[in-house]
Amino acid sequence: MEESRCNLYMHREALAWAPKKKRLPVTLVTGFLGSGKTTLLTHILNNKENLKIAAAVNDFASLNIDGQIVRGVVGGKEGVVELSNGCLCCSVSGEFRKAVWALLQDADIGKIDYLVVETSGVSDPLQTISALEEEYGQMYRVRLDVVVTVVDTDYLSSRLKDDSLSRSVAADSQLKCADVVLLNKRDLVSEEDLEMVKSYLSSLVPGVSIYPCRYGAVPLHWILEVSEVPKGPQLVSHERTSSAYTISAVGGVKNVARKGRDLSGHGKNHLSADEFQSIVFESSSPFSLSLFQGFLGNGFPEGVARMKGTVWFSEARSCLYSFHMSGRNRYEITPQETGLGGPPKVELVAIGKSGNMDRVFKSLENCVQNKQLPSSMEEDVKDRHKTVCNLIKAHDYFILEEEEHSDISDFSYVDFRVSGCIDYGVTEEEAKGFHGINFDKMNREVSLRLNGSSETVSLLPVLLSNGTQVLRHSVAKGAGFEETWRVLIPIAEKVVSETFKSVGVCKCGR
Ligand SMILES: Nc1nc2c(ncn2[C@@H]2O[C@H](COP(=O)(O)OP(=O)(O)OP(=O)(O)O)[C@@H](O)[C@H]2O)c(=O)[nH]1
Repeated sequence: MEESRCNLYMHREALAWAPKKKRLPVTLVTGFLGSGKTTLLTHILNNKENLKIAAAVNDFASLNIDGQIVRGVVGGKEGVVELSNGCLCCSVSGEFRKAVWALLQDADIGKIDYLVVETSGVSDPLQTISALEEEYGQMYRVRLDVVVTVVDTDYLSSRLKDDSLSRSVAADSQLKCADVVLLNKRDLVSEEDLEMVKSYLSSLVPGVSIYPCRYGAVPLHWILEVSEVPKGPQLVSHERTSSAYTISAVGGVKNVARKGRDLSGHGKNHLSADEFQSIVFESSSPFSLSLFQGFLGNGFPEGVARMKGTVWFSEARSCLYSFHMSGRNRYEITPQETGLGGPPKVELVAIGKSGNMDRVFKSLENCVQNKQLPSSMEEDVKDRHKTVCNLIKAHDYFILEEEEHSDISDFSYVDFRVSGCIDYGVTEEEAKGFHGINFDKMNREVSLRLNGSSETVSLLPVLLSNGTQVLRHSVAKGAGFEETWRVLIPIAEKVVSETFKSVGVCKCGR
């Protein structure tokens, strides 16, 4: 005890005499599971201009999906620290200190000048904030400038109206620690709900800066302690200046309100209070699309707060998909741009209430395609295929994309796309040529909105070998085509009318 005190004393003395080095500014990004923290970090890294930003990414699960995404954005491991399998505030706090210490050495040689730390969605940020504000040890040259809390505005507004939606100890603390709150997913809420959330937050966290946004797209000087360098007069030069931002020399402007807030009583036992647990599911065999669509539909298990990772389907073997479930059971299924790098696989993290997660693992195991269709079922499958095709053909908005069916597995799904041309009285060539309609983009938008509709239905966007963007759905009983179809019609109509704005009046008079 005496010896450690003496060391601390000597350490402080050494610091007092050492030449002053620059302190590394830090923004801490926190927010509940799936609120959009990694999306914000991606936005920061894609728009950092002259700033040399390092990112530390904490994931509660042993597989760091967010770290993988961020590495993809920066094109490697340089400047990315991954802290997995626990919370920054608890089990990985030692690792975090070491990582920050190593980054300080990089800062000294000018390799980085700002650090953005993303906590896991179940972290209570208070202990991390205290660590980043320590004035001794491995953190003494760090300067915590801003705590940004990202909020899933859709989920919070629903929770404020519906007590049965779960409330988390960590999420409450994340809000109370904030200097800046980003009301993300602005696109999913009405003006009234947005105002309700704003007034709730203003009374919960007085003085906090609140900014609504979509996909974390905010100017960096709102969330980092930087100023924009005024651009030169447009008429003289339209070239970009080499510096877009300057880093504040002293910091401390954006966290004034937080510093005056009483944060005592937070940061304790948040994991046992919230009872969260994570599982990692991996498979080198693909999922069956019908079983996965069934799982997302009727079979989606209770108590899952978040799922994310990579999925791969036997009905679309040439592509890997990123999968997210966040907020009020909103899904995102998007093709991965990098394509099939290594051997294809399914790799998913699920986070939810402890007690439920074994069942989730079992359900995912059941989605793996490991059985051949018995030949006695072949006629049934062909009948279902025909029924679903007739449903699609009967609707003017859609075009069935029938490919050659070489074996029975090709009858297990349908490919179709939204067109809308018949209603607007134009051919696809006219729509493309004269009106600039991009059908592929329109169909991707339809799948994005349907999957994100919180209606537990799903469509797989598939790019056919002839370059046509289609929507794929299983026809198997239990995969829920009829339910998807019901949700799809109004979404398709809306997207078509938005896309065809320039074409003029629809034949139906709308
Ligand atoms: N509709 C909509 N979706 C969004 C928005 N921002 C993010 N998302 C989606 O929300 C899901 C979760 O986003 P992430 O950025 O991974 O969330 P996160 O907070 O990092 O998640 P965890 O680290 O697991 O807690 C993804 O499917 C995003 O594409 C938004 O503004 N609007």
